[in-house]
Amino acid sequence: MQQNNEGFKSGFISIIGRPNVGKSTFLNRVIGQKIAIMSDKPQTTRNKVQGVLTLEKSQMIFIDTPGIHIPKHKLGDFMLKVAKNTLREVDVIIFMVNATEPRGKIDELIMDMLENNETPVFLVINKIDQVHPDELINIINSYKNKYDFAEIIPISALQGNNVDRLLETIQKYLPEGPQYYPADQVTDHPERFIISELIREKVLHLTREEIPHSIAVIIDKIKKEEDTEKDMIRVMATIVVERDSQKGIVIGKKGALLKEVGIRARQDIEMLLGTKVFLELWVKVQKDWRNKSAQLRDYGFRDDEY
Ligand SMILES: Nc1nc2c(ncn2[C@@H]2O[C@H](COP(=O)(O)OP(=O)(O)OP(=O)(O)O)[C@@H](O)[C@H]2O)c(=O)[nH]1
Repeated sequence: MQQNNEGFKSGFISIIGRPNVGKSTFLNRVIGQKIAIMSDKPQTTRNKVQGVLTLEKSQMIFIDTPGIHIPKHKLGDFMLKVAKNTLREVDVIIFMVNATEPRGKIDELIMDMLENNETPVFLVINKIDQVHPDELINIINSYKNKYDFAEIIPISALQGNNVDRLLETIQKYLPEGPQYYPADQVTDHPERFIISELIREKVLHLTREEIPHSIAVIIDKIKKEEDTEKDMIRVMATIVVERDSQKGIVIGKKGALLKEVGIRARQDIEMLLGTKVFLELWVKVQKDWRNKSAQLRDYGFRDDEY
């Protein structure tokens, strides 16, 4: 850890934006490791994920807020609360929008939420690879009229255009401060959470539109196998769905889908842990779990931490 802070800058950056604008894609590009989960489906990011980028003269700690949306049930309220609380404790807020979609209700909600916030807010227009450059000025104006942004930066998180400029600009806004994390540490999230998200991602990808984002994955146990010759880690996890019919879909014909989830998740977990992994998956039906706060906590959604 760096002791002398002179000239070194560090701080926290929160990424906020409606579902699917590309927050996870951006984080993955910047941190260069699969820590936030990407999916074509909205709302795959539900917990606070930190990615740490250490450069020569700065350290940026990114906080990926859950997709903001108009609350329909308890999980929605929870996500909004997490997002709001996150915004209080950061040095820069990135408000990410999608260049291919017009300004919408949720964008209004976010900009209203940011009103009276002292933290500098950057408008980051993502997916510019999908629009003609001439359209950009109209997109910018449609947001600029509503909020006084500290910076406006168009990027393509997928292709990398202008991402360096965004990082340089963020660096300018950070206060002088210590290097909070060792340079090689990219996340302080427990491996459990990353593992559960890797499994969840595979279920969402393989079931396509049939399974809602409301599934949860609980890691029951992670233990080192002592009696095998090589290092091997046993991971036991339960996929929680809301209905019997969903259980059938997740398991698939003769267990084929669950088997494929297991194969793909195991490969990623082996990469993450750097050892052989034996993965056991179960599927459990827990009716209406989204509306039960106590159960939300059991599944790792904790609002008392923020
Ligand atoms: N063409 C293009 N597609 C992008 C870009 N950035 C992200 N995407 C795609 O947009 C989709 C959603 O990206 P994510 O990174 O999962 O979005 P997110 O904002 O993290 O979504 P939530 O987790 O739901 O909040 C994925 O299919 C990405 O590949 C971009 O710059 N250009």
